Order: sequence, then C-alpha cells, then structure tokens
Amino acid sequence: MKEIIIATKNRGKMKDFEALFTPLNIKVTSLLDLPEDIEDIEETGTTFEENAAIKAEAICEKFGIAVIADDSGLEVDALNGEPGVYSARYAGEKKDDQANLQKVLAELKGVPDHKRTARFVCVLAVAQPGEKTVFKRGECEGTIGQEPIGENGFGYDPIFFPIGSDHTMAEMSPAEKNKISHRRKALDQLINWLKEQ
Ligand SMILES: O=c1nc[nH]c2c1ncn2[C@H]1C[C@H](O)[C@@H](COP(=O)(O)OP(=O)(O)OP(=O)(O)O)O1
Ligand SMILES: [Mg+2]
Repeated sequence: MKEIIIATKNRGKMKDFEALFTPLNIKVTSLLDLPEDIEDIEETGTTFEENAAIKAEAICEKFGIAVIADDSGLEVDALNGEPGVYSARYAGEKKDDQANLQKVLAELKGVPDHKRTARFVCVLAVAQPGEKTVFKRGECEGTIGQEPIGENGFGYDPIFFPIGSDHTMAEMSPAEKNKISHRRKALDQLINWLKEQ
C-alpha cells in the first residue's frame, strides 16, 4: 500500500479522494490527518492552476515529499464564470457551503433553466522536490437547479445537475458521483501520467 499526501483541509474532497484511491490500494492523508497543525495556505491566485500550485508547493517544501493539491470550483455561465476560483468564499471568508449555494441561487433568480448552464472544474497539481509542478484538469458540465436537493456530497452538489441526469450530485451515491465528476476526470489523467513515469 502506497501513501499520498493531499494538501487539503476539505473533508468533502477527502471523502471523494478516499473512494477514488481505494481501488488503487493507495492510502490518502490530508492536512487534517497530520499530527501537527498546518496553517491555512492563502490562495492568492486568479486561476485554479495557480492556487493548486500554491497549495501543493507549500506542503511539498515543508515536508520534502511529493504532494497533490486540488483546487476546484463551480463556473456558472450566466454569472460570467463566477464563483470560479472564489467558490469556497463566495458568500464570505467563513467558507459556508449553505451560504455559498444560496448566493448562487439568489444571483440566478429569474434566470430560466436553459440559461443555467455551469460546470465543476478540478485542477490537480503534483509538486515533487526538485521537479516542475504538473497539472491535470477535469471538468463536469451541468445545470444549476432552482433549490437545493439531496443530502450527499458537499459544497455545491445539492444545486448541480450533471448533464443528462435528473438527480443532483447530492442525490447520487459516492460511487455514482465518482464515475462522472470533475475530480474523477482530473485524477484519471493524473493516474495515466503517473503510469508513464
Ligand atoms: O465535487 C464538488 N462538489 C461540490 N462542490 C465542490 C466540489 N468540488 C469543489 N467544490 C466547491 C466547494 C468549494 O466551495 C470550492 C473548492 O474550493 P477550494 O479552495 O478548492 O477548496 P477548499 O478551500 O474547500 O479546501 P482546500 O483548499 O483546503 O483544498 O468548490
Ligand atoms: Mg481553498
């Protein structure tokens, strides 16, 4: 069994990663699982790539080992791509999933279904000591609903209908979400790249 550090403090992401890595016999450890307290890393970038690199490189430097980071978010076309890289703090610094998704619904008030197109984006960065950081991106297209539905998942899952589905991501089982998600697509590419190394 191999072990990989993921530079995240987000428990929802970690659940996704645990499910995604278990079949590969890889154990994933998050910043919340480490014995010492890791200070919050400021995400000062304006792209998912920049922020993923900031997180992966900070932890790689600190421990001198290979690290993966995930920067992800929701792009809503009718909001010119917002909340985008600001998804985690859309409704304020507190990182409140409920407040964030309510803000998206409020901003989209009166926008008809056919104009509620959106996508989840996930950029994974791999930082290794002495190597250039590598990026892999996955996207999942869909539409934004009129109200939150479903109890599973995290973040914006209750308002996101993946294309072709009558169910939000929060109504799907972890296995169903992990078949189609942006995180899955980015990770598939990362695994292909790892196999080439
Ligand atoms: O599958 C997903 N299902 C629903 N929502 C999602 C998903 N993937 C990302 N999202 C949302 C949550 C958060 O509002 C933002 C990520 O922000 P992002 O900065 O990458 O993560 P974070 O600050 O929560 O944790 P950390 O930086 O420690 O990894 O996008
Ligand atoms: Mg973050």
